[in-house]
Amino acid sequence: MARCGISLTCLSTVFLGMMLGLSILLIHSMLLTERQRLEILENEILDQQADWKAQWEQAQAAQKAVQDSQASYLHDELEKFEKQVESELGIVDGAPPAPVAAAQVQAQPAPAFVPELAAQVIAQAPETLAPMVDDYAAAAAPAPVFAAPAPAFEAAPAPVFEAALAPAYIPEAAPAQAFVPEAPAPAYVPDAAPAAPAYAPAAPAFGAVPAPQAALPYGAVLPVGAVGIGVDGQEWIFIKKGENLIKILQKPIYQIPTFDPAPKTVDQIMVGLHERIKRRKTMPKTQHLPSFIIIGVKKCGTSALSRFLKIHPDLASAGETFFFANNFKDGLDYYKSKMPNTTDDVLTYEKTPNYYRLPVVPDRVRNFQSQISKASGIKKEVKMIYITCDPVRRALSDFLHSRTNEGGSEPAAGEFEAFIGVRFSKMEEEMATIKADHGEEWHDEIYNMYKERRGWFNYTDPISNMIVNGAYSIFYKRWLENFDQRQLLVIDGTEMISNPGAVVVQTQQFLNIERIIDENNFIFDEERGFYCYTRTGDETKYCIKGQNKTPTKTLSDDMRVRLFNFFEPFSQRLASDLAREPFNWNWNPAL
Ligand SMILES: Nc1ncnc2c1ncn2[C@@H]1O[C@H](COP(=O)(O)OS(=O)(=O)O)[C@@H](OP(=O)(O)O)[C@H]1O
Repeated sequence: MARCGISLTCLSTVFLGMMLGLSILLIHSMLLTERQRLEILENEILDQQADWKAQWEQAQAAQKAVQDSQASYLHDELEKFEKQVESELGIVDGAPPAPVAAAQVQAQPAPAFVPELAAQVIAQAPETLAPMVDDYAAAAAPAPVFAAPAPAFEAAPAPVFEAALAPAYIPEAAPAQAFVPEAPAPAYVPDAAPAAPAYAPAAPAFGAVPAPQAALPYGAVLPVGAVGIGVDGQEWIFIKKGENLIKILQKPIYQIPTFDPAPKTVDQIMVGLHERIKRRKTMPKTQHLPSFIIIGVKKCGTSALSRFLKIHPDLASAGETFFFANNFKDGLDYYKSKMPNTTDDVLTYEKTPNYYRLPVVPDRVRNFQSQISKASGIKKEVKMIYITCDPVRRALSDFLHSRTNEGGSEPAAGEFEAFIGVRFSKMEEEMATIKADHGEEWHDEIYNMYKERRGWFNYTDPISNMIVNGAYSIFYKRWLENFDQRQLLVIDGTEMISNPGAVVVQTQQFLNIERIIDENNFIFDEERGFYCYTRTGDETKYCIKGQNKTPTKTLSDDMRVRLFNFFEPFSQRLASDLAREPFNWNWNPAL
């Protein structure tokens, strides 16, 4: 020992041993500190979540109380306002208006005339009221709104509904900050939430439940440095920081609300509408490129949704443009020329039901997004609405629609089965072969067929086309490759039939606009078999006028089951990609 004590080698060994021990201690303590830090962070997140949940529950209770008392009040208030507008226009209780002396008209201040409101009033009795209002416009002081042909008149909603749109919701209003595409989606950035302005009071009128689509799918990777929370179904929760999974919890956790939990009262809504009307009277109107697009699916209720949204004062529809499908090469000026004239604070949208399935369209929309971002110097995010529905019903509806649209009479029972029969049998066989050859990868193989426009997707065969259009997961994948999931809202179109109010509420939430239309605004029409729009507290129905009466749907049991089996794997795949419950698509015309 004594000799070892003086040996240099021994000294070095002892020293190195000590250093190693110290290093281990140091690393251990660093790891402990890091673990504590992560635990603190996680607890903070959980606390914050609990707070949000409590706020959300409070908001829900308050909202319910307000809603219970507001329906009739809202109706009265809106009627009062209508009367005020009518009196400004010289219209008394819907009776043909008394002639207005030119001198009197001249004397009136120009802003008293609101062309958009006038359009709504005219829509109720176009023949008697339009000439009078035209006279008034001609006699009025040269208010700028009349300098050019007032677009609001062209856009009068008469063709949309059998009756005029409810004046209550008419106008043309929208809070300037209603749509903030460039804002980061707060749902994905929980650690930024406590202080983020996105949570400051300013959001939708009624606290809304965060859409499940906004949740991150299991396995999502967040940008380095971000902390996120995702739900897979109802139970699996994970929290990630950068690339590192911190913890997987197995208890429900509430997603961060992206709304102001304080609900607005009817008075606040009314004041908001009045203010918008006034403000917009002084604002110039121009054409704006769309902020969101209804991309399909054909025959899943795209028209109904588009028309219901058109009632919202903060939205303006350009109808169907087919721009990204047919006219992309004509450029953005052409696209803009298809848009309605609106003030800056209104969101424009268009719907083209076949966008969803054309492989070139997502890429073009992304290109469009880059162009508008570049032009404005701000990162813009276009939003897309994808309405899916029972694919069996959809295929039949597509067939019936094309038949009656081609001027044919309503097809007899069995015609659909005969039309698709041979080709569909072949598709069933091909599907079985793909599954046998590719196993778990069957979806990828069909996706490749789609990207390369092979087989069912070469779009020269109308039968496979009609069927494969219901393979929604294939098309959705393409959109997801081009856009962040938060930019896409997937709606179950069968709900457009059973509960359109819920769908419109969900859509307003997705668009981050005030919740003005809800379940109270829909009333079932037995004869049509569809819900129609109605004003709050009113029984009048405003139904959607179809181009054709919906033909009767009949389908043999055998074909129904075969089609269901063909579509079901795609439907399940879509549900799993969206981290939601399976779709309840088991339509049966006999029930
Ligand atoms: N409220 C309401 N009123 C009328 N129609 C409604 C409504 N909600 C959903 N639907 C369903 O919409 C189907 C037509 O879908 P689209 O508008 O997407 O068709 S199209 O692609 O624009 O031709 C249409 O299909 P058919 O039933 O075959 O006519 C309806 O099922």
